[in-house]
Amino acid sequence: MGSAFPSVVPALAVDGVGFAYGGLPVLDKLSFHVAPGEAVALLGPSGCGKSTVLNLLAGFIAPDTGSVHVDGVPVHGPGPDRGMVFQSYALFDWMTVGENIAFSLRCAGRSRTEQRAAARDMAALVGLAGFESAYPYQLSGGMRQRCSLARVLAAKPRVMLMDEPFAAVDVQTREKLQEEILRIQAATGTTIVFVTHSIDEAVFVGHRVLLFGACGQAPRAFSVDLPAPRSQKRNRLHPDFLALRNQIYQAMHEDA
Ligand SMILES: Nc1ncnc2c1ncn2[C@@H]1O[C@H](COP(=O)(O)OP(=O)(O)OP(=O)(O)O)[C@@H](O)[C@H]1O
Repeated sequence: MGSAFPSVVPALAVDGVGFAYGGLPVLDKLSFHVAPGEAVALLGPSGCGKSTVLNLLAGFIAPDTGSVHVDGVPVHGPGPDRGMVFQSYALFDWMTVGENIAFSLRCAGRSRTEQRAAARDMAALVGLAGFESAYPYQLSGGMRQRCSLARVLAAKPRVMLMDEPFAAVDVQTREKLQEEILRIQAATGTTIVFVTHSIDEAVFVGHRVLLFGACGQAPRAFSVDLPAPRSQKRNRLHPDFLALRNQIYQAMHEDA
């Protein structure tokens, strides 16, 4: 799937997955693959199971039926190959930006020099250079989310699982962060699965959009063929962007 990506062992493979919370079925025979370095946006109405899919990929929950693989290896729980970015910033308030970013290296017993180098490099990558000694309360919402991103990136995950990561920031910051995530992805080659309620965000960030409908229905896939590198200025009003946005909008409302 995803024509821009050659067919290799998928970074993520969801095959025939069924999942229910107690008696409530949420996913039924769900299958999709994500290629290495691909960004896939999961879009759909509240309660259709998007976060559940992320939690299955993260290994926080296990499927009732079917399987989930990362790089061809079955998922049996969380692992350092997958990093999760949440809507809430999930930073340690008592640690500096640098300490937050380097937390995974500290847990892994890496030297202070390595921790400092990772903090410096990742802070620079997300546009927080010079803020390594600041505390989270001294940052804006957008900066805190950059710090969360840097903390996940410092662990060098193969896959980033992002659950509405920019929902809590203002529109301008959100658009900037969308560009940032694409820039970071191009620099690191990280595979991304990104949950959002926004069609524009899904089309701007995703190489592919999976549109979920009612619980248990197979999602519809839309390829996004926008010229790279994408930028808000160039792409937002591009006829291809608007056409795809309208196509997904209509599909969403056919389902409703
Ligand atoms: N821990 C849980 N226990 C029981 N039911 C749950 C649990 N988590 C989610 N659900 C239910 O599973 C369904 C799918 O939830 P999920 O959070 O995956 O949807 P979503 O598409 O991510 O929704 P939203 O866009 O609102 O975040 C919903 O009906 C929800 O109420």
